Amino acid sequence: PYLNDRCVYLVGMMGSGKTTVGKIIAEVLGYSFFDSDKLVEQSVGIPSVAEIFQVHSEAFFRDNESEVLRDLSSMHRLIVATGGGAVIRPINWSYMRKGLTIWLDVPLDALARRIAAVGTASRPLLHQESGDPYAKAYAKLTALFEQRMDSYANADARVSLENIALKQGHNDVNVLTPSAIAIEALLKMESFLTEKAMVRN
Ligand SMILES: Nc1ncnc2c1ncn2[C@@H]1O[C@H](COP(=O)(O)OP(=O)(O)O)[C@@H](O)[C@H]1O
Ligand SMILES: O=C(O)C1=C[C@@H](OP(=O)(O)O)[C@@H](O)[C@H](O)C1
Ligand SMILES: [Mg+2]
Repeated sequence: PYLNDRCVYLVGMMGSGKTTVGKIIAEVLGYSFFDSDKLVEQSVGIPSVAEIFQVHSEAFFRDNESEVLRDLSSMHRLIVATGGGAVIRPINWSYMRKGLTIWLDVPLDALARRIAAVGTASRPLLHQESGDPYAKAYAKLTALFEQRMDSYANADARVSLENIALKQGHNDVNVLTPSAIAIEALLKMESFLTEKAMVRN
């Protein structure tokens, strides 16, 4: 009830599970799910983010991403999976701050492993013509995370896969299912909202 129909924005690096985990959270809460990448594709009329980068530019994609987030911010009861780079523009925070922001914090080696498994074709910032996909993805993700980590830390709550694994007695984050991560995200949302309510009362 503390959520009070506000939107929830999932932020985090590429491959952190925003889209996968976001759909589960939406189902549990009875909220609608939107993926900002998909909405940008629809609004631009180009079927993939990779093609939008190619035909236009990253800046064009970012402008459209901001417009999508602005439009979503006037709505209610949505779970929004943002693109990994949405956090770098302060204007996007002014939209996302109308709701609750959750950072899915996943170790870089796990991200590189997931991305190497599905391929980099749909993620233009990681796409490489040659070389070992894991090593290339890991190097690029490390550089991007350096630039972005302070921005991710602006989120209201952080869901750390390392912490969930520790709590469950595992030493490998790769065993954590999207459902287990969604449950932890819901618990973190609840703690953030109830603590805020206690401060107010
Ligand atoms: N907990 C998980 N364990 C293993 N693979 C996962 C997990 N969560 C997501 N994935 C996989 O990782 C890839 C990236 O997930 P996705 O939800 O698209 O991330 P994002 O939207 O943050 O880029 C997908 O192939 C997805 O199936
Ligand atoms: O990190 C980024 O800058 C990006 C992440 C992608 O979304 P996912 O985080 O869903 O992969 C997509 O928005 C675009 O390729 C740029
Ligand atoms: Mg996604």
